[in-house]
Amino acid sequence: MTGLKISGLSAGYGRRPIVKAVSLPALGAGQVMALVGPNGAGKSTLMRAIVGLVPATGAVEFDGTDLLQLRLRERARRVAYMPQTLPGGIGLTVLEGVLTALRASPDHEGLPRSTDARQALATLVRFGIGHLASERMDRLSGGQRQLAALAQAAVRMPPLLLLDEPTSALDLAHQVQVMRCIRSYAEIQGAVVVIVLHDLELACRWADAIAVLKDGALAAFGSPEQAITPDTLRQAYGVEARIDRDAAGRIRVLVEDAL
Ligand SMILES: Nc1ncnc2c1ncn2[C@@H]1O[C@H](COP(=O)(O)OP(=O)(O)OP(=O)(O)O)[C@@H](O)[C@H]1O
Repeated sequence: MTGLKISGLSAGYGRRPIVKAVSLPALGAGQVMALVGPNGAGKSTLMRAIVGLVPATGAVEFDGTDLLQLRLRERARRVAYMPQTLPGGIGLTVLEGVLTALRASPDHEGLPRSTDARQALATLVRFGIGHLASERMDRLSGGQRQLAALAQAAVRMPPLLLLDEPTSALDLAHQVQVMRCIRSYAEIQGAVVVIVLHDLELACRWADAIAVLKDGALAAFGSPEQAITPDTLRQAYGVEARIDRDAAGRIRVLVEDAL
């Protein structure tokens, strides 16, 4: 099988289970899945489990290999993860930070290549921050730092890219730009991208599939139309909501009230 398939994934901290036997149908190469759900549902924990930062059981098959059975170094060849909480930044420039991420990847084997700087700069340009190449990471705004972190995760072009709330600090134009970049990244690289989002309209507009997590379990999964329904929103978020479409046919989520 090519792509990502999660079966019975459970993970937690110490004895406390957080992610509870989550199974997701296969996502094919080139697909983007949004992972949504209320605060504390376990979205970040699920991502951390896939990359090996939290102990996990079950199976996370990617291109036919169970990632959970791989050593971390082997896992890191296939998957890159952008965490929700970004490091404060050190005295590196944005370009140096992205270069460092590229050279730290297992595929790179620590041997700088003459094309590295070009690859790093191209990634910055792709995410619209080429002009920040020589800015210091620790002097960036919150949104700029988020874009730089995204470039750090994407620079080595992993076939599986996990992004934890990459748009939470971005203005409206950058949100759209980043989602467009992520879509084209998935399509051009034939990669699978999993992206945690709180903005359900953004998720509906840009994702092929949406998984809704509630209390560590899967509350809904499917196309945006299938996954984001008044019932799901009531069950997962405890809100009454209407789902409409605007003139362009995009899904609009109108929250009436909290239950
Ligand atoms: N390092 C940790 N040690 C112990 N418990 C943790 C740790 N990190 C998260 N948790 C707990 O796991 C649960 C799920 O947290 P997680 O960050 O996975 O949720 P989330 O769905 O990503 O939430 P949010 O939307 O608020 O970012 C929460 O109850 C949280 O308190």
